[in-house]
Amino acid sequence: MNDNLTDVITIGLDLNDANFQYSMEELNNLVTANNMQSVETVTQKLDHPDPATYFGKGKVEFLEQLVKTTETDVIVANDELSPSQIRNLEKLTNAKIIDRTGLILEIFANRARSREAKLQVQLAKLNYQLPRLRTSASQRLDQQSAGGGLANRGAGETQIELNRRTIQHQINHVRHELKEIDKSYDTQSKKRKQNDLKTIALVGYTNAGKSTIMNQLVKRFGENEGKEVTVKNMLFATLDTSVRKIELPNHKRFLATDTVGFVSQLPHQLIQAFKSTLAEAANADLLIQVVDYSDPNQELMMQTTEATLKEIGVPDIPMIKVFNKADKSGENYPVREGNNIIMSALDPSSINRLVDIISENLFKDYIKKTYLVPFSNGQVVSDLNENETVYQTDYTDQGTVLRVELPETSAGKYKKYEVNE
Ligand SMILES: Nc1nc2c(ncn2[C@@H]2O[C@H](COP(=O)(O)OP(=O)(O)OP(=O)(O)O)[C@@H](O)[C@H]2O)c(=O)[nH]1
Ligand SMILES: [Mg+2]
Repeated sequence: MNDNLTDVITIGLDLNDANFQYSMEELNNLVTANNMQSVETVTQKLDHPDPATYFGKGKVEFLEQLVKTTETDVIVANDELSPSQIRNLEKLTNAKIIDRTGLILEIFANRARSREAKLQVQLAKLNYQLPRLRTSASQRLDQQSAGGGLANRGAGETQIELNRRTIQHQINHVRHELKEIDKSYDTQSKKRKQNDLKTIALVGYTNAGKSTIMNQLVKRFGENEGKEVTVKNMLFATLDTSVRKIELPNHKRFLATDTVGFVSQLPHQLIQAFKSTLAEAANADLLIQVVDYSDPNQELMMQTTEATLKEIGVPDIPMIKVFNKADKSGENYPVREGNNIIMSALDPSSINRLVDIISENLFKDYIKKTYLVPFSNGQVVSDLNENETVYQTDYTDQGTVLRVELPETSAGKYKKYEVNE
């Protein structure tokens, strides 16, 4: 066992859910992602969680013994527990209890790098703490009364209210800061819209390969080198949305957005806090759902992804499904099935096929036009070059002739330069 990792006991309730085994496996992965290792796993079959202690009485006693014999002082539960369940379990087992929500919040907090991601995680944590305040406050109360008897109780209660007010104040403060960041985000988004550039968003389960695909696109077709995003074999490698400009060999351009990965039971506090980051996906013209095709639980991962997209409020946007990591699953690749593809992000021909599918779907409404722009209107030529797909430019006595492909909606802007061929 690795000495740098904190030993924990993982526990879970099997409420007759077909996906129980998988969710326990995933809990172990989350534990590893948080620099901990599970030394024992304890599960129990029940119809519903015990409202006071989550597990039944006998199992709690067993846990207490296990904590002693394994000398482990942290227990990680597979569900979100109520504040009193946490308090009772802590008392009965003498171990610190972390529930699934708390665990995911910790991972996010450790991973957050940008100011925005940090604030978003902070907001989620504060919202998680607010209803749980009584736990820590009552602990303090216990300590106080141990020394001072009942005399301090009144002061203790005021303390809880003070804590609550402080947290509420912090929440407002963080919200305000996020709003400021959001404003500049909004302007960026609007600017992009004005440019008529189409946008794709890579979405899907954590560790599916979204950032890897993004990097392949950037490496081969990106406008700026060295703008690669982080790729790591760990859960939640990406916590910030990054947008990159892609130009295909046929001169068509679009923006690609890499987003935060999902996981089952993603805490709603996090979804709320990350809404604006994830909103980039909501503005996309095309979603690319990346699925780990080598994972036996891919169906469940797709369901979770689609449910989470709904929760964020992403409307019904056309979607391409990328069944990635086919190299690991021993399938043939690349194989196109309608608008979906079985492929490997590590394989250049797969990326080419993917780009074909993206291109076909993204530029459906494009039309071809020829414009003659007098030399005195240099700005129009730069606008066209900047924002549209110019595939041929000729210089004549009358001015610059540009053969352009562009969406019908933007063709109106250039109508007066249009010439028939
Ligand atoms: N064998 C194989 N590995 C892949 C493929 N695509 C990605 N990977 C690996 O899978 C791991 C996760 O890849 P990422 O691109 O970081 O995954 P992600 O979807 O961005 O994950 P999050 O940012 O956590 O949501 C990395 O170790 C990649 O090298 C693939 O097609 N085949
Ligand atoms: Mg990523």
